[in-house]
Amino acid sequence: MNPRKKVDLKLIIVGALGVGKTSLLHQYVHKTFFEEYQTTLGASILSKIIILDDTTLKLQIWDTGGQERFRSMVSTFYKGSDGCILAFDVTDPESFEALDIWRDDVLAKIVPMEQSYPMVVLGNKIDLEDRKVPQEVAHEWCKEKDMPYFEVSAKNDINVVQAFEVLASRALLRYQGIAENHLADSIKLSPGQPRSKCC
Ligand SMILES: Nc1nc2c(ncn2[C@@H]2O[C@H](COP(=O)(O)OP(=O)(O)OP(=O)(O)O)[C@@H](O)[C@H]2O)c(=O)[nH]1
Ligand SMILES: [Mg+2]
Repeated sequence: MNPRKKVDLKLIIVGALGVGKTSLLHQYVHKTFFEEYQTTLGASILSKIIILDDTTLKLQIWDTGGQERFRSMVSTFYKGSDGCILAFDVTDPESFEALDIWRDDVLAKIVPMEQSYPMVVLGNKIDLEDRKVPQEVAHEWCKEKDMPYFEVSAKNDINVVQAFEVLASRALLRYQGIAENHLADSIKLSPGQPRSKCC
């Protein structure tokens, strides 16, 4: 029997105040949605186990509060993450415009700063009538930055699973690439040259 491989991945979700980060996470992990707004103080973590191909993934997803006063504190949680969701609210143009800053902030904390760090963008609350960020504008911005874009609703559970799982599969690919590089490096470092015998 070939037991499945197990991989732990740390994912983070960031974005402006009230865009629906916590709601997206609760919809994904618990299949629940709450109308009342309770801002996230600092950060909290939810876990979910999923199976992708022949791998069991334990996702540890860090939900961060969008309040300015937590900004420098939550940015310390970005370190060591394997992927990131950038979230905005399609009815709130400022939350879309802020994505550049959120993205730069996350990339600055990823060591080494790399192009292949997986990020996906979620335009949330598409169930609401008063959309202000056109789909094409968001799409174009994501295309420029080479990030997948999903139009989602935490309330009506639209595209939520798809978005998280595209991020998880990209994070897994990157993780496997890093693991292979480590293996190749350790093979190079292991005794390639015959050692001179002593005594
Ligand atoms: N109509 C609608 N409302 C939503 C949706 N997602 C979230 N909300 C509402 O938006 C409000 C804010 O949602 P949260 O998930 O707390 O937002 P957040 O990004 O975690 O906010 P902070 O933790 O303060 O940064 C709540 O009242 C939610 O019920 C959605 O898809 N559609
Ligand atoms: Mg929150």
